[in-house]
Amino acid sequence: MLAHPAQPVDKGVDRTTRTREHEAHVDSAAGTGSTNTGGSANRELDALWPTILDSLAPNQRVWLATSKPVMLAESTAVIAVPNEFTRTQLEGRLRTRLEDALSDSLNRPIRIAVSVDDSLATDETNDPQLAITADAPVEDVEPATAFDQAPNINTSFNQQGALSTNIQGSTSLTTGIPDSPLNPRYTFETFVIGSSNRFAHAAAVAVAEAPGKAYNPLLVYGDSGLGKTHLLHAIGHYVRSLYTGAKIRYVSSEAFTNDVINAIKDANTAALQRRYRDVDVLLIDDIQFLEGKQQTQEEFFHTFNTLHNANKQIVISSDRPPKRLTQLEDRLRNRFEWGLLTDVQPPDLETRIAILRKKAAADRLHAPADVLEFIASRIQTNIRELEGALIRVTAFASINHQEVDMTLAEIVLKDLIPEGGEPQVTAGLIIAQTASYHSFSIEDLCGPSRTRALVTARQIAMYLCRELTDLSLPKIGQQFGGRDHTTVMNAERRIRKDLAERQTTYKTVNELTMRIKQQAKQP
Ligand SMILES: Nc1ncnc2c1ncn2[C@@H]1O[C@H](COP(=O)(O)OP(=O)(O)OP(=O)(O)O)[C@@H](O)[C@H]1O
Repeated sequence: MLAHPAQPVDKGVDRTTRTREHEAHVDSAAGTGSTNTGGSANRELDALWPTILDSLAPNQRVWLATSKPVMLAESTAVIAVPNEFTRTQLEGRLRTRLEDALSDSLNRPIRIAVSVDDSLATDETNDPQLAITADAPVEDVEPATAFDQAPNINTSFNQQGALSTNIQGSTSLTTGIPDSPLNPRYTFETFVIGSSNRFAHAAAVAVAEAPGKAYNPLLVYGDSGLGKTHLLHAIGHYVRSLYTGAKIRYVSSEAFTNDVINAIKDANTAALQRRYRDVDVLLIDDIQFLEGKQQTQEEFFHTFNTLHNANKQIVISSDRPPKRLTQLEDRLRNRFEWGLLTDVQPPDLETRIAILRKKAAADRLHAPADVLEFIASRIQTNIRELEGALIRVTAFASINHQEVDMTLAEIVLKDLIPEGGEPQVTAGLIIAQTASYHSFSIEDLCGPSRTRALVTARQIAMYLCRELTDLSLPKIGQQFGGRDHTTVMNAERRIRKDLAERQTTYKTVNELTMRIKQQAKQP
């Protein structure tokens, strides 16, 4: 059983203590960022930096002319820039480009955190707008999103849960806690609103605009692939853009469980508690995974109470409403109902078409309207599958050097959606079929070897698990010898890219999909 401090009677005393802890944490994070440039990871980032700059368009590069890579901490690259204005550009317009370039070079998902370092300023950097107009055409810069344009209010949360002017100084990290990455694709901008999710979306926006005040907790529930994770990340991004310095932690319930187990193993519950209780917004995904896990529930109960008492925002997602989380303690289920419950439903046809349109535009996938409508009419319940079908259709056209048209779409979808409905596909089946297709053993496929052929086969199996099952990233990682969820994310990204570029990858993925679905239909 974990030891927990008694809930404070005098909240004022507790808040004072927490404020000091909070400041110490911020100081040490900033200190590390500005002084620790040693270590192999940091040297790797230094060495990589010129190549990253080269991969950008000239008028994007200009924003980074006086920037400096500071450190690489796990999946976060910290970049120092000379002024607030440049920081806004990096965190808005350039973020995706930069993160993609870093992720590609390091072969794992990387996000950036931007700090301001006055000592980097030169006369020119005082007016970066001049620099940008003097260079390549502005179209090369990604269009600004609404969030790029959101006012940088330059406020942060104090420990009383109220907003206050940010007094952390110009060298503090401003994008939250480094090891809590948010998917840059999951923003409110990219979220399509329809009758199936309108209320959930509105509640999410309200919570992000007034964290800890509007609804606390906010609980979003609904079936797999309907946008719950997307909404949680979007809240995180939006809070981050509105409140500089806000500490946002996104965690899947599985990762939270693992952290609790490790804290018990290492007898280090203080670090665990700091990690989850010293935040302004906690976004916890797929809470149903806490069912039946007593110690994790106990820890979460206290985390919840601490955050709620301090007016910190809690956002929860679940595949069911709390009443149906029967293996969860009553006291937790009750608390989940304190705030606002909202569901997401399968999208109607119009929304599905709009999602495909947006996806096609974002990923520059060319598909005519009738094809988008056809895909949307065939895949009705899971948005992840809907996106997967669009990727398959456009990838098939790309590797065969064909235009995307109805004939082509029909062929691809016929393979993807077998007659007689969707069979139930398991990770075990995918792993077995992928291993046998490549003449590997299951042990090899899930084992530690990193030979090129094995890595590719493993990544394909992970991609198929993502596409054909409802398993979350950490769950998929577990199926492959306990690998981290970021490895699965990386595999998904890599195969998705290869599908459109490599004929062999497309053929393998297609052939395996058919075999797996056929096998799944066997009685
Ligand atoms: N309304 C929407 N607009 C645009 N994209 C959406 C929308 N809803 C879902 N998506 C996309 O569908 C995919 C699946 O969504 P997401 O992972 O958020 O689902 P989920 O409900 O969390 O699923 P699970 O319970 O399996 O974790 C993501 O790529 C997401 O961006």
